[in-house]
Amino acid sequence: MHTFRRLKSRKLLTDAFDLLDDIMDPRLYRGISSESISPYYESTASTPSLRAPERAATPDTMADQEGGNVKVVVRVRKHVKREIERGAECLIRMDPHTQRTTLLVPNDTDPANARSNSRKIYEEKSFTFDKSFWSHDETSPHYADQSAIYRSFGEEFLDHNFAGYHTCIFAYGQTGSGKSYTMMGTPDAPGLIPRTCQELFHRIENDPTPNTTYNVHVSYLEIYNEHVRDLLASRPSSSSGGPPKDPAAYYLKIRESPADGVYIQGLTDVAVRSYADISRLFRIGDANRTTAATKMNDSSSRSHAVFTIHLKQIQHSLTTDSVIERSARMRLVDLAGSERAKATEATGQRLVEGGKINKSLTTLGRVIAALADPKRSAAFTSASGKPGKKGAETVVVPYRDSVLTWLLKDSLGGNSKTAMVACIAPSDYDETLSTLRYASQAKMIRTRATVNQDAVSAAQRDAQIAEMAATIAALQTSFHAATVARKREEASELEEYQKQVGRMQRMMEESRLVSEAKIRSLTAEVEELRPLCERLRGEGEALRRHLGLVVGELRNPIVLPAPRGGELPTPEEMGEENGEDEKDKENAGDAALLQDDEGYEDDGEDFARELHAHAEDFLKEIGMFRKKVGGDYARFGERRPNPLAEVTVN
Ligand SMILES: Nc1ncnc2c1ncn2[C@@H]1O[C@H](COP(=O)(O)OP(=O)(O)OP(=O)(O)O)[C@@H](O)[C@H]1O
Repeated sequence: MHTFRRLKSRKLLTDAFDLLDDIMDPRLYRGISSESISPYYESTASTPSLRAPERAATPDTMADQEGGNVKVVVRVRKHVKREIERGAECLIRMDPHTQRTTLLVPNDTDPANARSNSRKIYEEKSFTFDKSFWSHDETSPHYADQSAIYRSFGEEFLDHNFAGYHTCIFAYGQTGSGKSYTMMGTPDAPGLIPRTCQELFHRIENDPTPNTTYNVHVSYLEIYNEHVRDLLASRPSSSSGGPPKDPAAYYLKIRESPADGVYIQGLTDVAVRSYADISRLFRIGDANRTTAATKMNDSSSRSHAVFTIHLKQIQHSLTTDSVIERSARMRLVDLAGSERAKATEATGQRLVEGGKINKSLTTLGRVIAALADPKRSAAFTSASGKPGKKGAETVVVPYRDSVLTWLLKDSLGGNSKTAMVACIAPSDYDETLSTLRYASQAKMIRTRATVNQDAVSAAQRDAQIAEMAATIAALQTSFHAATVARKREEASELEEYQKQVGRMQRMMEESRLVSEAKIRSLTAEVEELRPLCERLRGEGEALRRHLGLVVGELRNPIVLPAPRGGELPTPEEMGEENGEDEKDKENAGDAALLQDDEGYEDDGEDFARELHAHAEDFLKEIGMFRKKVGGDYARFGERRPNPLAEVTVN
């Protein structure tokens, strides 16, 4: 009887608490700003670390949590300056009761949606989502501010993390539709990521159970032009202080292993102890993120940003001396916006970025389509509740076609509870229709979230610790052995090096000695040749002089008259003859002599030329010899004067 009363009163209490929860839920009050009811950091959830073990342990709740569709919410932002200036109309209607979002047919006044220039058919389209957030008009009673977004599903997802589930929230939408505003927000209106982190530490700090230890790690990366970049690592800069010439220097590799799934090799993973630690990392990461002004957005994200929080809870039970470890990973993704080059008027680098962004978003669309395929869904909801292998095989999911989908593989189709925030601009028919269709398809995806929990008894833990200690000892031993071996290796390398240096020195000394000997023998040879050279030079001079005389004599010969009757003529006779026929004879004799003289001259010049050629050859030989001796001097580095330098030959 006593037990029955106790159970009944516990049931009554639970009902009363549920009723109180409903009454206190600000979302049920229209016209009252949710912000005014509760500041964003005040959670309505009880400390999950207390209730999570109960949830995880209850079989029926487990069954409920294992399978689940991707949660899809849509948010429409208010008009921005550019839209107000062009007098854009709002094409979105949202029904807060049915969560229905309707896209209206634009009129022809807005040039961005002008129908007159297009043959497209514009129709009113309606979609129903898990939640439709009206953030267009602040004066509306249904206005959803940043706090309302967080409380609606951010808080619920944090509950899942404390329960040991991996989660992922990603914002999708065209450029300038409000993704970064929703995910990161501004200092005055923080978005989902800072609110989640603040609430995380709020819960940890207010956990009344002393036996739970929390371990929080965060990483922040961006996927830019299909490359992974660590946003928390200091980037190598060029010598001038600007961005490095080779940005590939800080691209990270994406890997996959059976134990860890998809992961980024070498990504900075920072342990954080408070919200202040995290907000410092936000500042570093946001400063490193690639953004640029485009025509559609003054600060457009040119990359997909992925902020990941790893939460580990280690609960130690004093009564059973056992340990429960629960690990959860929260992925908060701010995707780059889809964009049309015509609308953004992008050129150059912006155009390349836009192309890569669109390509990866198209792959994300194909992955979503494959995951949402009814054949695949049927396979996952087979009678056993387990994924049917046959069905899964028939649908190929192209995860590996882009870095984004490969990285989000687990979040999209695996062990994760996932939500998509579809952000829409209020006055862009085409882009909004495309986003709503995308979101509508994502609603059909089923993931297979499981609690990531390990229960370890004291004995098992002791065994694990002993095993780890043995591994560490073995590692230390092998490290020590490796160090000793390394040192030995280094010593033998040094010895070998010294040997080589000695060998080289010896060889240099030997070649120096050889050179000296060569120089000595060449000098002696030159000294020996010097008199010969002198003599030859003298002979050359004499020959030249002789030749000059011979040529001169031949040119101006001394002519003697021929003796008559064998006697020499008297001077008188010579004079008479000269006086009488002087002119004629002289002329005749001159002509004859000239004839002969010409013959002499030819012979003499030939002879002179021959002599000259000999002399030239001789000079050449001496010149070559001098060069050779000079070359040897240069080669052997001897600085003594070249003995042949002074031997000059004309
Ligand atoms: N709900 C909102 N309330 C008020 N202003 C908003 C809201 N959503 C977006 N904005 C404003 O709209 C502009 C564009 O938003 P945001 O930068 O978040 O777009 P985005 O989708 O991230 O764009 P991109 O893909 O180009 O990075 C910003 O000036 C932002 O402050």
